[in-house]
Amino acid sequence: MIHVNNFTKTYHDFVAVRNLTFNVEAGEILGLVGPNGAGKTTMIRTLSGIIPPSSGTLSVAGHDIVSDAVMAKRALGYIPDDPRLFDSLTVWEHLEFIAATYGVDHFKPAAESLLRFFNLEGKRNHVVQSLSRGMRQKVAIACAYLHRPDVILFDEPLTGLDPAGIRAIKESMQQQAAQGAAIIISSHLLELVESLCSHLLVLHQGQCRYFGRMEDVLQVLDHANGDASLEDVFFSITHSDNPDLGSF
Ligand SMILES: Nc1ncnc2c1ncn2[C@@H]1O[C@H](COP(=O)(O)OP(=O)(O)OP(=O)(O)O)[C@@H](O)[C@H]1O
Repeated sequence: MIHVNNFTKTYHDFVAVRNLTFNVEAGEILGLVGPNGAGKTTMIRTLSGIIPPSSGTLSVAGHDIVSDAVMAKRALGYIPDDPRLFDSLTVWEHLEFIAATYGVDHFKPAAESLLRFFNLEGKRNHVVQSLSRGMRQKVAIACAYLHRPDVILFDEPLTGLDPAGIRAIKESMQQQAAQGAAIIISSHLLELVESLCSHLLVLHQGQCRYFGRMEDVLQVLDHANGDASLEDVFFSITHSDNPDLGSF
């Protein structure tokens, strides 16, 4: 569903991501982790078609994100770390706008159910400018789900959410994956990634240090430590001077 092959991104002469290759299939949730500046947002923004790759190929639901950009974007839901909404539109108008843009017929039942799920019914006629940070995040996620995308990209999805919001969004991600979406979650919250993701990609200084199944990476360290967590894995990969550690 998501295919990234030999992807490199440079900003002027700085290489932010180098030769990255990975796939995410339908129903899988990939956790994208790495220290500040590792290249996570660059990866997500390129896959969502916001910035162009310098080299390599990236495709979404069979559509190349450069040569078939419109179809790729139709198949995508993207939730940036700082949700960009239209301040003077209400919550409901956002859903209407997304339905019209993506040509979603009979969108009202799905929109109503998203409002209920994210506890936004009481805010449906409020302009989003008047909403809290967490509520805006939930509106952005509801909009991203409305057109039933095959691929969903989250950049730090839980910022500003209360415990009920966190639970709702985690549950919604699992539901989307169960319905066949391929999902990438970029986050510094390792517990979130460990509890939710089927696969893991660790980026460090723009390079892939591990890509594979979550249970496999935890098992490798488990043999050494007895009770490894993703946090142990993260530090052993990203704080190691050994360039081969990431290959496991
Ligand atoms: N527009 C830009 N121009 C120049 N350099 C950039 C630009 N955007 C990002 N970079 C650089 O590319 C590298 C990767 O940045 P990126 O934002 O992708 O990292 P990240 O893993 O998302 O970091 P964080 O966890 O802090 O959000 C950093 O060194 C950053 O300074």
